[in-house]
Order: sequence, then C-alpha cells, then structure tokens
Amino acid sequence: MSEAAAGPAIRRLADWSAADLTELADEYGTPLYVTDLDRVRENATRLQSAFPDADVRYAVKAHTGRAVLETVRDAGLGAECASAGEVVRALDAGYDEVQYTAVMPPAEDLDIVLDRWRDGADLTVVAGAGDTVTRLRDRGFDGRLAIRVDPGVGAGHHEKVTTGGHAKFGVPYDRAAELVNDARADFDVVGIHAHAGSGISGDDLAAHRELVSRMGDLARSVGPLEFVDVGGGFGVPYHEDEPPLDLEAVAEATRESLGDVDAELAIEPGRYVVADAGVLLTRVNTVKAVDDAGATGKVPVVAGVDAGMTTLLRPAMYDAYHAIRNLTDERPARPVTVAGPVCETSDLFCEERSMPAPRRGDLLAIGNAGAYGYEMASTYNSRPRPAEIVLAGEEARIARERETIDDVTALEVER
Ligand SMILES: Cc1ncc(COP(=O)(O)O)c(C=O)c1O
Ligand SMILES: N[C@@H](CCCC[NH3+])C(=O)O
Repeated sequence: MSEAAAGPAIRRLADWSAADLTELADEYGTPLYVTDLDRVRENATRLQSAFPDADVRYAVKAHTGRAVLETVRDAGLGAECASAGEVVRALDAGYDEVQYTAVMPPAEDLDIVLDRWRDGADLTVVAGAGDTVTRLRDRGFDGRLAIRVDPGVGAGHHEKVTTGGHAKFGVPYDRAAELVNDARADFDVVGIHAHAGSGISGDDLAAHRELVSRMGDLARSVGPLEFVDVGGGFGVPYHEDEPPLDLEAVAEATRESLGDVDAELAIEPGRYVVADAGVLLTRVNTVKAVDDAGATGKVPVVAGVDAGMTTLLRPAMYDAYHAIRNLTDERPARPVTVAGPVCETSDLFCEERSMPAPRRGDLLAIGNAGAYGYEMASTYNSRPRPAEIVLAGEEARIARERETIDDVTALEVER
C-alpha cells in the first residue's frame, strides 16, 4: 500500500471542516468527541505499509470504542490489551488473536481472561513478573505466553508515561533469558516483549534503537520464538509546527537494530492509530477579562468551557499541549486561558495562549483528542461523560451516548 493510499502523516486541526463540526455540535450538543473512522483506517494502513513484515497490534487502551475497534480490526491489525475489560471488548469486537499484557493483574482479570482462553479464544498472555508466571501456572494456564522485559531504556512525552527503565514494568533484562527458558517447561513460550513509553518523537530514536537492539540480543540468546514485540509509543505532533514522525525512518531503525532473529517483529501502537482522528468540541459559557495587561499589553481573557479535565485529562495530568481552534469566529488574537468547569486549578486546556478572543456561545475544537481522550474521562464533580460521534464516509452517527446524572448515580445503593 502506498503512502498516498494511507493519507498524509498528520491531520492538523485546521484540516477539519468548521462547518461540519459546527453542525455536529448543534445537533448533538457539547462537549462532544468526534472520531473520523476513515482517518483511523488511514493511520492503520500507514503503519502496515511502513512495517510490512511486522505483526501490528493496536493498543486498544488509546481508544476502546466499539466503532474504532471494528475499524482497526477490518484494517487487519491485531489487538493489544491491558486489562480483562479490554480483552473482553476486543474479543467481542471480533479480533481473532488478542494479546493481554498483564500489568500487576488483579486475580479477577486473570480469571476472566483464562475463562475466555478455556472457551477457545486465541489469546497470548504477556507476563511482566515471575510472580505473574507463577499465578498463571497455578491457574492451569499452559497456553501462549510471552515475557515482558524491562529494557532498561525508556522514552516518552512525559516522565509519567515512560515505562522502560521503571521497575513496575517487565522483568529485569538480565533475568529475562532464564525466565523464558524456565517457562518453556510449562507454557508455549511464543515471544518476548518490551515497551519504552508513549509519545516517542524523532528525538527519541536513539532510545528506540537501544531498546530494539537489546531485544534482538535477548532473542538470539533464547533461541527460536514466534515474535519479538518492541512495543508501541509512536508519537504524533501535538504542536501545530511540530513535524510528523518519520515512520519509514523508525521502521528502518527498528529493522537495523533488531538484526537477524529467528522470530517475527511485532509492534503495538495505540496513539498513532487514533490521535489525529479525533477532536473534542466544547462551547464557551463564560468570558472574563483579566485586569492585568501583562507584558503583551493585551488584556488576557479566561474563557470557561463545558469540557474539562473530566472530559480530556491530558493537559491536567501531563501538561499536554492540544491545539485549540475557535470554529465560530476568527477575531484578533490575545492571551487566552481556556478553563473547564471542574473545581481544580489544573482544569485548564491552555494558559495565556495567543488565540482569537472567544465570546460566550463560541464553539472551540480541541485537536488530537482521539487518543487517551474519552478513555481517560471520568465523572469527577458528578459530571457525566460526553457523547461521541463517529464519521465514516458521508455518514455521522452516535457511537457513545452522552451520560446523564442518573447514569452517574446508577450504581449507588440506597439503604
Ligand atoms: C505495553 C504497552 N503497549 C502499547 C502502548 C501504546 O502506547 P502508544 O499509545 O503510545 O502507542 C502502551 C502505552 O504506553 C503500553 O503500555
Ligand atoms: N495516557 C497517556 C499515554 C499512556 C499510555 C499507556 N501506557 C497519554 O495520554 O499520553
């Protein structure tokens, strides 16, 4: 498949039609996630084109909505799951082969996943601790097992999403070969696995090379395997002026660093598949002029919107930058702080960013909201989660209904 068939490497917020998004917000209300399934398919296809010899598994945690899962499955990717819930959702969405990467797995997760395995699901369990291997053995699991390794090298857009080099994830590199060989007595050991972290940019290529090279060495030391999984983490540009990741260069670096191994390469990207396929629409409800003109000489404005950290957590949690566009009007720029309705100081989408001064009623679009957006939404402050619309060709349809306050209290038990 050519690069052209898979679309350009990044879809910027400016590329979305303001008229179409405004129509959706008017019809379905705000806050509203909009996910373009055609773009999801393009991203999946671009990954397969860049890594034609690899098994590409979508890290479903980035966006686990059914419509996205089905689109990615139809594009031919597998599923990488981090919990029993994700495994169940991937199997229900029709994935033939599912990988469960168990992180400190609660007993209930192991029980649910192994029940599915006993029922015949084609599952690979990735264990990141000797203790997890023991628990799997104790539960009578003798199926497809991979060992997650701490590669000792990490990368990512923020320290909170850097996994490599953190003792939480994987078995120590120098103990991995022994664990793989021991496990062969009781399981069908099919692979080794490592993940550097999330949001890897071109600047992190050296860390990626190092991780892959270490995994190549490990693979050669343990003998034939079905796969060497070098994780996901491929980043997308969040700033308007950031270049897209050169996927071909990453693929070439991966092949070179892995060297000759008696195993297939596997990767498990999440963000890359869905980030630029999603926008979050939010309506301005409050505008405040702030007295202090500051160094810019322009009166800063705080614009209150109906989405908050409960809708899109990334700015509050990682200080993540998301592009913001006023779809209603292009007015002269001034320093604007966009703030949500949650009673937390960190509930901000940007602080004193130069953008057209919003007015009450304006519609704002927040870019790259397709990955770790809806999935990290919460009901803090008793705020119902937003609705999600999916686009496919000319069609727009509701994929997740807007929650209500009744939904938020539905599980409460009265005395
Ligand atoms: C084990 C594992 N695989 C894959 C991913 C997907 O990462 P990303 O969405 O950055 O591609 C993650 C998240 O960091 C992960 O922890
Ligand atoms: N949730 C993170 C990515 C972490 C992925 C899981 N290991 C983000 O939004 O950037």
